[in-house]
Amino acid sequence: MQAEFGDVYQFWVGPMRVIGLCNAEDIQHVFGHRHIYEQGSLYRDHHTHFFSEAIICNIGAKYKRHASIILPLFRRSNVLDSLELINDCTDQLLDRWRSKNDDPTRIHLDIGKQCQDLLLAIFGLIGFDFDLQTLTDDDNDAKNNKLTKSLHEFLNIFMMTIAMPSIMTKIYLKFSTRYRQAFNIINDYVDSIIEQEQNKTQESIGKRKRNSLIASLVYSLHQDKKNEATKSNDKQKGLSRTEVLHEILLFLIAGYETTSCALTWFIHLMSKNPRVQAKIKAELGDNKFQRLSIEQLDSLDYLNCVIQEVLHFSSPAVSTFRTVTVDDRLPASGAQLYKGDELMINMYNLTRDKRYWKIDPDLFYPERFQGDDKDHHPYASIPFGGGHRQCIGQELARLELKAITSRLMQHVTFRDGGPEVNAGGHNQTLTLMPKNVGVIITFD
Ligand code: HEM
Repeated sequence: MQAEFGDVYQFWVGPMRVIGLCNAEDIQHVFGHRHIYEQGSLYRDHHTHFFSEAIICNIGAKYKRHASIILPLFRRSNVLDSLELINDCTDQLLDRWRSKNDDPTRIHLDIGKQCQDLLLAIFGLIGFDFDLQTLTDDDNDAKNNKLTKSLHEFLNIFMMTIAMPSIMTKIYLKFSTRYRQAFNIINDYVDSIIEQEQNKTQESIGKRKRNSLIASLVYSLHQDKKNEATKSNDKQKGLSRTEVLHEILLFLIAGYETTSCALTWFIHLMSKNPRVQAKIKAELGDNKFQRLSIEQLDSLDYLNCVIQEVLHFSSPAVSTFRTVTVDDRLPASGAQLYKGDELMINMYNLTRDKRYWKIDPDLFYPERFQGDDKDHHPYASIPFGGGHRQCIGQELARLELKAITSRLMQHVTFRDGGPEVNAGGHNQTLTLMPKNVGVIITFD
C-alpha cells in the first residue's frame, strides 16, 4: 500500500475511516500524545470476542484498574527474578534435543513447535506458578499436544475471523465446535491454574502478590461480587472472576506466541548466518557452559545487537492500531484526522524503509546497531509498539530471548537443513511466523 499510495493513505472498514501510517515522524507524534490517541477500536473489537474483560480491550478507568494490578509485575526489576527458571526450561529443551541426537544429520522441521513448547512452559511457571508440562511430556503425548494444539486452534480462529464482520464472528464462535473444543480445553487449564492458587493460604498469596502474576490476580478477586458490580469502574477495586479468567487467557496467548516466533526466527537466521553464530560464540568466550548472571547477560553487546536485528528484520508484530479521540493534524504529512478515525501503524514497513536505514534494511546484519545505524530514528524500529499502550511484556520478552539464545549458543550450533526445507518465508498468523524452517542441531 505504501509503494502505491505513499506514507499516509486511507481505506474504509464499513463506516470507519482507517488511515495507514508509514512514516516515523507521524508515528512518533501519535505515540507521544496519549490524550489524543487511544487503544485502537478495530484492535479492541476483535479481541473482545475472545477475552472482552482483559486489559487489551480496556480503556479509561477500567484500563487503569487492571493496569494497577498487572503492570508492576512486568517491570524489569520483577522480571529479572525469572532468570533461573528460564535457564531450567532451556536446559530441558536441550535435553530433549540431546536425547534425539542419535542421527547427527537429522533435520529438525518442528523448530516452531519446540520454541512454543519452551515459551509456554516458561510462561506457565513465571506467570502462573503452573507446570503446563509442554516440555516434560513426550512429543506424542496427547496431553502435551492438547494444550498447544488448542492454543493454536484458538489463534487460528482468532486470525481467520479478523476479516469477518463482527456479527459473523459472533455467530461463528457460537456455533463452531472447533472453537468450543479448543476453548473448553484452555478453560480447563485456566480453571486448574486458579484453583491451584486458591488452595494456597491467603497469607502466602498476599506475600507473593507483588511478584507473581497469578497471586496478584487471585488476591485481587472481588470478595463481595454483588456490591462491586453495582459500582462504577473508577470506584471499583480488584477484579471479578471473569476478568481474572480473561486476563489469564490473554496472557497465556500473549506470553508465548510472539516470543516463540522471535526465537524461531533466531534459530532460522542463525542456521543461515554461520558468521553471526561464530561471533556470538566468540563473545561468550570462556563462559562455555556455566549459567550466566544478569550482569554477564547485560555485557553481551553483540548478542544484544543480534536480538535487536532479529526483532527488526523479522518483526513478529506487523502493525498496531490507535483511535483518534480529538481532531488533530499530523505534523510531518499534514494529514487532517477527525475524532473516530482509526490509525493503522505499519511497524513492519518502518523496518524496511530505506529512508531510515543507512545499511540495506533487507539485509540481516546485526552490526548495523553497532555502526552506521546505531543512531537510527527512535521510531524506525518499534517491535513492541509505543506510547502508553506499548507491549506490557517487553522486559520479560527481552530477558527470555537473551537468556535462551545465550544458553543455546553455549551448547549447540544450528546448521542449514537445505534450500527447500529451510527456505524461510513467512506465514501470517497472529505474528509473522517463519514458514519453512529446517535445521540440523549439532552439540558443540
Ligand atoms: C518478542 C516478543 C513480543 C513482541 C514482539 C510483542 C509485541 C507487542 C506489540 C506490537 C503490542 C502492541 C503495542 C502497541 O499497540 O503499541 C503488544 C501488546 C501487548 N503485549 Fe506484547 N509482545 C511480545 C511479548 C509479550 C509478552 C511476553 C507478553 C506477556 C507477558 C506480552 C503481553 C502484551 C499485552 C498484554 C499487550 C497489550 C497491552 C495493552 O493493551 O496495553 N507481550 N505486544
